Amino acid sequence: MTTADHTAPEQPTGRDRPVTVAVRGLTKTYGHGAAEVAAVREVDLDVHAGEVLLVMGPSGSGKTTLLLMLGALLRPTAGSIVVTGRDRRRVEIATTLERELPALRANTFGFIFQDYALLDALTATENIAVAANIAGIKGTAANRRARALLDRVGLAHRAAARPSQMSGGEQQRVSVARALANDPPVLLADEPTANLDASRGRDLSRLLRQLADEDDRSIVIVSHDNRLREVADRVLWLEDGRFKTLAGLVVDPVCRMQVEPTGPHVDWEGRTLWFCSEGCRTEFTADPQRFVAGGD
Ligand SMILES: Nc1ncnc2c1ncn2[C@@H]1O[C@H](COP(=O)(O)OP(=O)(O)OP(=O)(O)O)[C@@H](O)[C@H]1O
Repeated sequence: MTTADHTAPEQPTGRDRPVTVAVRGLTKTYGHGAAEVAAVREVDLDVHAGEVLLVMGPSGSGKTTLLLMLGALLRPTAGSIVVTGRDRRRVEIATTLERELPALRANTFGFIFQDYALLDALTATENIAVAANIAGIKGTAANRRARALLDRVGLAHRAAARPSQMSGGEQQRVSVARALANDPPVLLADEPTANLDASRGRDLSRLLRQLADEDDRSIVIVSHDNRLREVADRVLWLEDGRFKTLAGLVVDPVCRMQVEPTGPHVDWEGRTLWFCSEGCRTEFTADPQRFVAGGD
């Protein structure tokens, strides 16, 4: 496989928009001495307005660590992250004082999590209104905004439902609406489709694409889910805390992850199929037709 240095490989995005997030030399090291783990290593990255960027990579490659640093939820060990707000003001996150971080997050980022992270004591509207309150929108204006956002994600009719009364797809749409409460220039999503079935996962992917297009919002998604490729302008592959080029990678037919053609494999009907792990290989050999016929 072709390996690159720590710089995100430049792939054409078809977009010539301003840079919203500029990352340089971003590094995160956990622990010390023998327990030291270099989770993200000197990463450079530009994310453009209106761009959907998908970061993929094996488990433990640093995806969540990168996303947490981008969203000012985790301090980098080194490097810089400059975010341009809706008012065109540029803020360096890595050096922002701790006491200023909550306001920075509230004005700049919307977060979408794999497990939705909704409060079950509250209705869909109230979950979003609370986020609007944090962003400085109070009283009836917060409720109005919440209802408008529910409408936007196609859930106006579920305004009074609690999360436990909703499907996973509906809950994730509420969490997307909540992430929009502060009208952030940047949405950050950690495995947003992981708990959704195929069709709901696709619906959510398309919704994210639409939100990037209509509002000129930057969306950074970290995921293992190949369905998200359909809506991404760029796909970057993170491995051992660094971006690598995708050239030379192949798709594991079981988990659909991109893998190097160097590990577990089988020869099947005249071709070699590669897997991310022995587990995927075993699953494949037990029932090859299940994976080769009708795959995504
Ligand atoms: N709080 C922590 N303390 C120590 N090591 C950590 C911590 N968080 C993550 N790591 C380590 O940093 C590396 C990157 O972890 P990270 O969670 O960012 O990877 P990931 O690509 O998101 O993995 P996954 O796809 O499994 O979620 C891993 O080796 C992990 O064990």
